[in-house]
Amino acid sequence: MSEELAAGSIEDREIATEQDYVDEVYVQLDASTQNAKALAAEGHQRGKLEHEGGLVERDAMVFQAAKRIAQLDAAHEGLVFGRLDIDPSIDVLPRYIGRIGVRNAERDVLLIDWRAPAAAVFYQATAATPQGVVRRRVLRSLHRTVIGVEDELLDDQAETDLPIIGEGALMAQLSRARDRSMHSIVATIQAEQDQAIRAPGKGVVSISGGPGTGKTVVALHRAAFLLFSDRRRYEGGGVLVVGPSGVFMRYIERVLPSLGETAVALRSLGEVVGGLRATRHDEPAVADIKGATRMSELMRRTSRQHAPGAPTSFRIYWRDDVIVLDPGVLGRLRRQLMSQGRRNRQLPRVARTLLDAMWRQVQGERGRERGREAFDDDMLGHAGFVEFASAWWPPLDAKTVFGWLRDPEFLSRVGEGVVTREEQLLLAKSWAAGDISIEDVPLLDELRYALGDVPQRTDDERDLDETGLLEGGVDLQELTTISEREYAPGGLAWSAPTHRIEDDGYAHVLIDEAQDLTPMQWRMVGRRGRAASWTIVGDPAQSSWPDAPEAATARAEALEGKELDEFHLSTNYRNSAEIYAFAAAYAGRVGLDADLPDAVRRTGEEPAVVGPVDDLEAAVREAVVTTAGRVQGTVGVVVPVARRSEVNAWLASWPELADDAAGARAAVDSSVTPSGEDRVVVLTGLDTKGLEFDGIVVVSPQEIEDESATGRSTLYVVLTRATQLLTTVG
Ligand SMILES: Nc1ncnc2c1ncn2[C@@H]1O[C@H](COP(=O)(O)OP(=O)(O)OP(=O)(O)O)[C@@H](O)[C@H]1O
Repeated sequence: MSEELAAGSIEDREIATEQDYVDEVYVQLDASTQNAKALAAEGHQRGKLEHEGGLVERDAMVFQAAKRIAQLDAAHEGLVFGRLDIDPSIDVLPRYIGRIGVRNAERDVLLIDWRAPAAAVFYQATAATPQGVVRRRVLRSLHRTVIGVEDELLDDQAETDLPIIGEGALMAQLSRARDRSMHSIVATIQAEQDQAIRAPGKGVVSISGGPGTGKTVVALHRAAFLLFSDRRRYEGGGVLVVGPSGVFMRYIERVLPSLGETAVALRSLGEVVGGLRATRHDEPAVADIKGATRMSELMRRTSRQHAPGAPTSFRIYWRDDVIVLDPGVLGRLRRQLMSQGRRNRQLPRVARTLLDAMWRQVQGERGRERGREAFDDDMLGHAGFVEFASAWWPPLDAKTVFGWLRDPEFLSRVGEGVVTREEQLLLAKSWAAGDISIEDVPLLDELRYALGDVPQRTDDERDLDETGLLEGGVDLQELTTISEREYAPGGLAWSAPTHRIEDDGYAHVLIDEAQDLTPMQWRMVGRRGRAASWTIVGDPAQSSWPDAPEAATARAEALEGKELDEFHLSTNYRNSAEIYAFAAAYAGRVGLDADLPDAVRRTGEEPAVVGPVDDLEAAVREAVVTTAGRVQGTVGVVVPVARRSEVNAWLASWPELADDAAGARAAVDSSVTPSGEDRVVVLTGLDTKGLEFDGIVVVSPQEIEDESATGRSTLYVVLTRATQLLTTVG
């Protein structure tokens, strides 16, 4: 028999053995799913009993069952992925590691959850320190079928006849084609990554490292680990994951559900604030103004202004007196109320404050004799007064107040000393459109906090709030505590049922691409994690925010008082060694202080530099079509912002890409709404943050570099996005 055949048959035999075990685990998984479904059915049945207890019980049972079913469903794919063969003097039975823990009917452990302490050795054992592990095996599966195994012998001194098959799971995993989603790496987490994943959930865990070192994927596995290690705390309080863009959130959204975790709020920077959603960036000059700390002063001042259109004086006769609230008095009363706390919180005090000031003007004998109580009763029964009070101090929401800034005269008044005339013009122009940008969201949040929520009326307040100001058409949403946030079965996120400030706090906040947060964005996320533990992921060399020291100060304020635990990742798993050497040389040439990881995978393909070219379209077409023909997975065509529509139009007109035989379709405007199937997409440099593609074609790199103050960092990011092929055309 030839050696190859013999090797083949050993592998087949090993796969068959693993299949038997995997089948047994799936039998148990199916049984658990059936149990959960029965529980849900029973819960619904109880809900039919017509008493309140039945409904509460139903909700609890159905909630738990739905959660369990979602977890079991999510764990289906690649459920069993690891096997450890331990030194026989320690353990004669192999240990299997999986996405979730599974026991058989006798309660024996069939599968260890990858996050359990007993599984840690699967990731931490190395040939230098095998920790009792003789062989580590990774099982590759398609649905329920084992299709391959990859082994590593960790202890070659051990007395063993275990066969060793495959070339190592990591390399096999890194070479596979990329699709539009990030995948979990549970089977191949490396030791330095595992340490960051399992770091205790206190203070701030900071994960740094150069491009492609797994910062994002590690942070997501860390979120899953935290949920597993303290489910009460993190599910109850909520985990917030913040990333740079909607495209990025869609790219990472499947990782946590595939690990059986759905109780996480995934938000792009434009969606962090409940009730707001922005997807558009401002142009760099405007974004730089809106991100700066001084904007918090602008918002504070704005929140304190007299509401435009509100009455500026009030006049009424009572008995023998003319009572006048002139602009000066009203200004003083406004400042007095403001000094007592947030604007909306003062609503119950407004009537009393006005009446106090008015009563001081009652001098006539008839009036003084009737007394204060009669005066109050008369005023509160007087439609003119009630109308005035409601209009003078209306309940305000952040969007309304933000709208005041559209008036250039208002802006120049509150902006004095904070923003220059030129900056005011830029801001006014950006706000004229009416819709909000990603950079506006932290400003609105600032206003929300300065204004405060409209208080819900308690009995005490009802007594005080004689004018009914609190009811002036305000939607008094139910106040719900964080722990009552609803679980959304099948959904991806926890959703806070209200948009109230009380619901903003999370138990854990995870910030990806943290180097790009502006000072104002740090303030916004900081409010969501005052009592939280944090995971912060970033690489300063990839930053697109020009004022690093100001952002560092804002970050320090957001995390004030929290202990810092730092982890550094040193291997680039994304780029081929050839592509990363090219990108690193660029970083060196343009003077970026880059953290340079080692790229471990060689492909023998050097990046191609095409140009200078006369016909840009023809050269780009050639590069895109060639790249799409040579890689199996995704292709990113990265363009300067100013050329996005132009290049989109080119792609749409090339028959090679429309032709299914070429296997590629162009996205019409992928940066906004990429469909899951588009294999070739057009993006700007900033859009590529955090993403990866099998092939990258960079159109006019020099223009990308020149486009903004941080263009060199952006181009460095772009050059580090490809796994297989990189071509620059310009
Ligand atoms: N241990 C691992 N096993 C398999 N694949 C891995 C491993 N670590 C990272 N990867 C893969 O490497 C790629 C890069 O990971 P990721 O995007 O998390 O890196 P990053 O450090 O956040 O990158 P960047 O800062 O450049 O955006 C991903 O495809 C990820 O799945």
